[in-house]
Amino acid sequence: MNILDKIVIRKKEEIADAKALVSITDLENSPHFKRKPYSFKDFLLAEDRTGIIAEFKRRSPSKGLINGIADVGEVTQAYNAAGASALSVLTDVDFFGGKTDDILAARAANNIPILRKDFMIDEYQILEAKAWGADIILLIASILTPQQINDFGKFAHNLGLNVLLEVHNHEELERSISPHLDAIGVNNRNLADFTVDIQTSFDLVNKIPDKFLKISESAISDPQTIKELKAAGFNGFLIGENFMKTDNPGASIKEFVAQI
Ligand SMILES: O=C(O)c1ccccc1NCC(=O)[C@H](O)[C@H](O)COP(=O)(O)O
Repeated sequence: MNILDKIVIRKKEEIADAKALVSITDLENSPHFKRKPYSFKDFLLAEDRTGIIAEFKRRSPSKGLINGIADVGEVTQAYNAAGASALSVLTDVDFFGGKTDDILAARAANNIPILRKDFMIDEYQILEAKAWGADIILLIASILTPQQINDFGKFAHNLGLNVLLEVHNHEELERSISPHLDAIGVNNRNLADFTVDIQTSFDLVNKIPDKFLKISESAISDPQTIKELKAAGFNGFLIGENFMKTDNPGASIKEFVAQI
């Protein structure tokens, strides 16, 4: 059993617990639920933004503890001020040390798109994302069927949310394309064995239909890599650990952005 299998098993338990505690009506009555989500595309392509989707990530299965002291409001505001096009906030508790309050705090402090970064396997989580103030949801091809990707994408679009599909290889890309997607992310990290290779992005970029925003995800630590990914056709760059592993993630992104 790999880490994704373990995460999905735990996620099913978490969702059952959440459903018992918070009804769909309660989620729909959240003040954030009425808000029109920000357009991922507008912020990703804006001239005064960098294309960086800056992630708040306390820990991960591959790296263990990354940052146990950072404040989510402070860090995400600094990411925003440095020109991030969007924020990614992990809400998985057991494997990434995230929590619902993190996304609520990021929403309260920022007026740019926020990705609810989690392992989405149930429509209920999409309703949670909207209720917590997210603008974008992530659908990971390796844990979903093509039918689920289409149905969850449609469900999210009907709520006005933006949809980011994550793939790691050509086979996942081919089987997962749906009209209910806005962006396709190539994860440079193999989530089954944690190996990372930026070449994965370069290999897949031209296979992604041009109507989708193209995002390169994970293991980006050098401003030069951003220049090369942009030249190859990517619009967005999801970066977590490179900023979060420092004492001051806000200063770290500022220094990084000055070099791209
Ligand atoms: O990061 C992990 O160890 C991980 C393990 C299992 C499933 C997902 C995982 N990460 C999620 C991500 O995709 C990254 O948090 C995101 O792309 C940022 O990556 P990085 O810049 O390398 O922190």
